[in-house]
Amino acid sequence: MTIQPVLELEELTLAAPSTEILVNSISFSLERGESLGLVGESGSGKSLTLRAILGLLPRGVEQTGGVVRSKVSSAMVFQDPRGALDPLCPVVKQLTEVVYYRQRTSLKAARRIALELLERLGLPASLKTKDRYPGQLSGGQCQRVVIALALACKPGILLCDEPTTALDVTVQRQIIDTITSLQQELGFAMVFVTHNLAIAANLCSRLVVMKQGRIIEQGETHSLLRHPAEAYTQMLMDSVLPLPELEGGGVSWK
Ligand SMILES: Nc1ncnc2c1ncn2[C@@H]1O[C@H](COP(=O)(O)OP(=O)(O)OP(=O)(O)O)[C@@H](O)[C@H]1O
Repeated sequence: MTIQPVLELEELTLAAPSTEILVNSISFSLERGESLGLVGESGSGKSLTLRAILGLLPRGVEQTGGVVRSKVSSAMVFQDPRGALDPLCPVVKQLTEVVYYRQRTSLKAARRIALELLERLGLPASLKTKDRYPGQLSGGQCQRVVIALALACKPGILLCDEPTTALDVTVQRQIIDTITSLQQELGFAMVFVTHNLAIAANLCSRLVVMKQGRIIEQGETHSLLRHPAEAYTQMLMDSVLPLPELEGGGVSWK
């Protein structure tokens, strides 16, 4: 029996109206429950690729070729957690509204589900009795709320756009551990964008390496890191500090 991917990109090409090609004929697929890391230097086209999957290209960018096929819904966790939240609405209220509209429950049930989600994501229990505005939470707590908002949509694919870049290293690890355990529990597939190969190696079973809008190599994480075919991949590997606590040890390449 062949496994059907939940997402397929076939020769996807994105361009600005000036006909400048920003993402050039890229192809990859994602299987149910799989984690794929999209890595590459700044400006290589990672975020635009995620946005094309979500169907939400920024103004001034259009799909000029190829196709994105998806069998399940996607939700995105953005890089800047504060920017992704409404600063004028308390967080439990924000999450309750998303659950109410996306899961079509009663308001009372939506609030219960929202509070359960926030608890699962490690937010303080005091939110049950006293809701708080995003400005009253730390950056790490805001990012956990943003992940809860994405998961409230019950996505088949979670798209993560450098979700830990704005956070300090300890909080980065906590958020990554949280995402990993939620993925095991809920079974969503994930595309994780980062310029940090160590984070991608820790999280993802497969990597796609991008440079200047093109995929230059892709493959199973361990073998790609052991035998990178491209000097550019080696350069990305050399530019990150080894993380000795990486699980399994097999992804330590130094
Ligand atoms: N709205 C836009 N209009 C025109 N060009 C854009 C637009 N958004 C992004 N680009 C260009 O597309 C290219 C790819 O951008 P993208 O944001 O996907 O890169 P990235 O790999 O995610 O980089 P980073 O890691 O810095 O976020 C860049 O050259 C960028 O300048």
